[in-house]
Amino acid sequence: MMRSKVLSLVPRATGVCRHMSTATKLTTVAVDDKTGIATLTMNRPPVNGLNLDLLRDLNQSIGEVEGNKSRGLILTSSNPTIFSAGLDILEMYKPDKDRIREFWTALQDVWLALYGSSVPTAAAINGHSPAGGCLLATSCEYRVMLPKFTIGLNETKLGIVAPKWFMSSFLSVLPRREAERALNQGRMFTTEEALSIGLIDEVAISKEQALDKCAQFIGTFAKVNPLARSLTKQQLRAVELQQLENERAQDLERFLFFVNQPSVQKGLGIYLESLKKKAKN
Ligand SMILES: CCCCC/C=C\C/C=C\CCC/C=C/C(=O)SCCNC(=O)CCNC(=O)[C@H](O)C(C)(C)COP(=O)(O)OP(=O)(O)OC[C@H]1O[C@@H](n2cnc3c(N)ncnc32)[C@H](O)[C@@H]1OP(=O)(O)O
Repeated sequence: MMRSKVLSLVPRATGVCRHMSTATKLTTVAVDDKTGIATLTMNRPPVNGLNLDLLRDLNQSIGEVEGNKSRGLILTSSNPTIFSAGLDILEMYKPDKDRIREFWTALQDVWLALYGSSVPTAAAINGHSPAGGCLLATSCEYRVMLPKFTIGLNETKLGIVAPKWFMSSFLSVLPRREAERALNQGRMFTTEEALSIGLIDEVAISKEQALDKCAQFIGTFAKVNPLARSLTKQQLRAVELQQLENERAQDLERFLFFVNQPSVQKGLGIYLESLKKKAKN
């Protein structure tokens, strides 16, 4: 039986809640009583764009899964065709100067929490997964994807640059040569291509099957000592995690400097327009 808990969206005490949307449930966590595995579902229509509110929610949900003794975490989406469209470009285009700082800080928090999670993690990628969506998926230890979707870090195509820690997640999955080429090209891979280079681990024919396969992966740790497993994972990921912890402030300033360049703003504006035009047609 599933014990489902919808998280309350109470602003964090330290956060500025000016832009918090509290009416919508942006993530849900459901723990399977039998397996003890938590499924964290993103639910921000229309495309699970990672804005400040969704990032804060994700961080809170990952924290909850860490705290509730779940045996593993599966990340997925309530949208039938989109896992996540990546960062919400509206947060970066003509940004509010205080909010954009909170936005990037929240993104750093989510990556540190997910990449550094002590429980086994898997992504059931039930839709397109560009850029920030790919970051979330590659921060997990295992990926199962549905056919006919795309995944990748397409930043260079948008005239922006994936930060070092985006690259770390990518490099933890792909051989360096593949990762370098894909990053430079801003390449999006189809499900089949992603499987063949190892960007994903398995293909499933339905979301249900993807969730099952993720649960099976997490089940492979059933007979492994949980503390030994978690300390091993954390040691393996420590260098990348520590690097961002040490450079958080510089990383934020680098992002702000870069994103506020007139040429970057112009490019983001054009890209947003093209997305809107495409949506209308
Ligand atoms: C030199 C040292 C530098 C150091 C580096 C420092 C800093 C680096 C600076 C910046 C780094 C930022 C890293 C960025 C990461 C990102 O994630 S950027 C986002 C990238 N995402 C995308 O490119 C995806 C764009 N979207 C799509 O391709 C498609 O929408 C889709 C996800 C495939 C879904 O397609 P479909 O189902 O057909 O839906 P529509 O295209 O019709 O979209 C529906 C509406 O949603 C809007 N939308 C889509 N994606 C986004 C988005 N990412 N942000 C905001 N809004 C989005 C779309 O405009 C539609 O809106 P309307 O209905 O028209 O209002």
